[in-house]
Amino acid sequence: MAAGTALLYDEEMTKYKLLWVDPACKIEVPERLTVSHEALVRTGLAARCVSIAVREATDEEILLVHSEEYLEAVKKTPYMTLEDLMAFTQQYGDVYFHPNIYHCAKLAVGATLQLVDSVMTGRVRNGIALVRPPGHHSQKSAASGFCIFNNVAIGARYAMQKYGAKRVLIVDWDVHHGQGVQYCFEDDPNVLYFSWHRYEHQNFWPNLRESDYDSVGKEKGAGFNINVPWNKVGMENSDYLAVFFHVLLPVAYEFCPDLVLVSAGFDSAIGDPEGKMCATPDIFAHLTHLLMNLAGGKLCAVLEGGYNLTSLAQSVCQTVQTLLGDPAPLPADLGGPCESVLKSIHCVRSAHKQYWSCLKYTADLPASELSAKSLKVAEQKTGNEPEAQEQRSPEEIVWPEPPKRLCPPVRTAVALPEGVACPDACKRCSSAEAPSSLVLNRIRGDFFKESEDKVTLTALCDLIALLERMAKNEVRNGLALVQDVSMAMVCVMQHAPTSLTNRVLLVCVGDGCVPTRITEDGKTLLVHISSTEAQGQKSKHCVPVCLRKGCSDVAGFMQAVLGLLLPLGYEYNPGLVLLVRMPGSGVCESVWQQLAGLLQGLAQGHTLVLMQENETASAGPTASALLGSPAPMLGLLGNLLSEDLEALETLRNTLQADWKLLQHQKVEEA
Ligand SMILES: COCC(O)(O)CCCCCNCCCN
Ligand SMILES: [Zn+2]
Repeated sequence: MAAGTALLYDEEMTKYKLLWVDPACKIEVPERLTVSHEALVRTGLAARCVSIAVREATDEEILLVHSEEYLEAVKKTPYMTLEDLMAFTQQYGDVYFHPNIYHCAKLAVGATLQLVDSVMTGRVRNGIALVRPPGHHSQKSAASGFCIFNNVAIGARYAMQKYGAKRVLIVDWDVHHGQGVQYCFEDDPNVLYFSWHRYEHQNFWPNLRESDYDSVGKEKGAGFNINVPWNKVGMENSDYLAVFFHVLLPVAYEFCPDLVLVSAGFDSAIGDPEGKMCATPDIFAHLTHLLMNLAGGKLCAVLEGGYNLTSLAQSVCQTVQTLLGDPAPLPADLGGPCESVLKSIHCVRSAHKQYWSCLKYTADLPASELSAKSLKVAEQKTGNEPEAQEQRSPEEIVWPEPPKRLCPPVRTAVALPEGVACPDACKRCSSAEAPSSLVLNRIRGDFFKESEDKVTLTALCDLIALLERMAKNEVRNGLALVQDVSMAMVCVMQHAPTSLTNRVLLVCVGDGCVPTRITEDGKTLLVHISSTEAQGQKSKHCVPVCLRKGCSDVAGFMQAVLGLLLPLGYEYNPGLVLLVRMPGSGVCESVWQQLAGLLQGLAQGHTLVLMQENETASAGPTASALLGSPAPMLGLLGNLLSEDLEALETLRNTLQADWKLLQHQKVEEA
């Protein structure tokens, strides 16, 4: 299993800049690279990465995307006078040339390809290339938007040609539309391009009609181009996560890529003069985490934009720290997507429902939205005051430093019955440090009136001891094989430190009943995925999900996780995630590992897995997920059972009144 995070950076790429006056280009400065790299060095993150040398791309590699005449023309720029450079630049938009930019553009492509090499060969698991000039706007025969060669598009073609990658996912979280990437792959079903971007109904650069949600790809590529337009500024963390949960992740898992490339532009962060958004740098920790179980963890992030030097550096650090496997920060006080984003999500899902089975049950667009004209007029007429921040200059906008993300010394502790081997790299939590006799007596009092079952009592004490170490941040997460998961659940809720259990996300997988006193204590959000219709009452904090084929239904299970469990979990923001595998759940191992991986984005990674002690075969795979190994790829997901999908849709529509992050479409008012 590949491990390690690559970091590619070379100060040579800082050695070009704007040589004349051009207001459109002055934000693209060399300091963008130096502040990013210096922040990684200062925080100690750079030292934890595997430094990979950059190189120049060859002509052949550049020609994977660009035309010969364009390459030949760019080759002449190093020898041009200032006047010639300005004249040469005139033919393109919002970009500038410099005698050294061709050299740097070859290094940016070369760095990207070195990153792809190191990930595809397994030398590292994932990585980031800090490059300039950026790439996602450049086209076959044109420079555009500070871009000379399309780094990520060349990287995708290179991965398919050299390594036989079948399906490449490109996630472009830069605040601008990477039209260059869209043009490159719009007829290619092997490259799924996803981009969100400031659009404002075509009023924002590059002002293209084809950047809207209805550009879904062409011919064989139909369905493989996803555009999410931001028609307002001031988008927040909730907006970004809503798009991940209700658009990108369901489709990405259905696509099942061999490689994930991220066009990592950080002008979508707060303080950026281009984006004018309000999402905070720590959101990139979550966006990165949510992509890290795709493609067996093979993720290459390539820098695109980002012009506020403070939020850029913070966002780069948040991204790298997550690539390195550190716990994500708490997703603090999330709400739901704003009205404008709800429309965009609904429009995108509607445009793509014919291509992706996970979107099949998207409600039709309300009539009001169908006539886009009225939509535009409506939005412009209301012309809600541009976000307050627009009045302030980008420099005046302030936001809190991202919270420190401490890494507990022990990643995974296990409480196992005698005779069960401790999985590699895990730390056994023995009852030697048994909890205080007070707790011991309370447990005994709770569960063992008369016949004291020494073995079970010891096992429960191990469990509580593990949780006490988790509460002290000595341990990040844990696995316990117990005799009776229901008893263990109750014991955890009753006796674990309240710092963990004052808000517990309880995820139960498989048939079986969950002790009602757990769901009535008001400290728990229960999501129970099983094959049986809910007997108990559905409530805001008790969410039964029924899969007719049971938990062995990979496609249905993943859609329930991505489109329901995760949004609930992020909005609930628990202090502990209690993941319980009910006896005979039938859940398949790799789906179980995906779930255990994805849930670690919550509660600063404080996940406790409870399983029946006879499931020793699953102890290894579960431990590897808890240790941060990427879950195996699920393969092409089978067809989703319509009735399950419909039931899921109904459940979300019912719950969205209480859980705003479930919102994903305007359900026509009855
Ligand atoms: C891959 O390039 C990264 C990028 O997407 O950030 C480039 C943005 C070009 C923005 C061009 N208009 C600037 C207008 C100045 N007010
Ligand atoms: Zn950008």
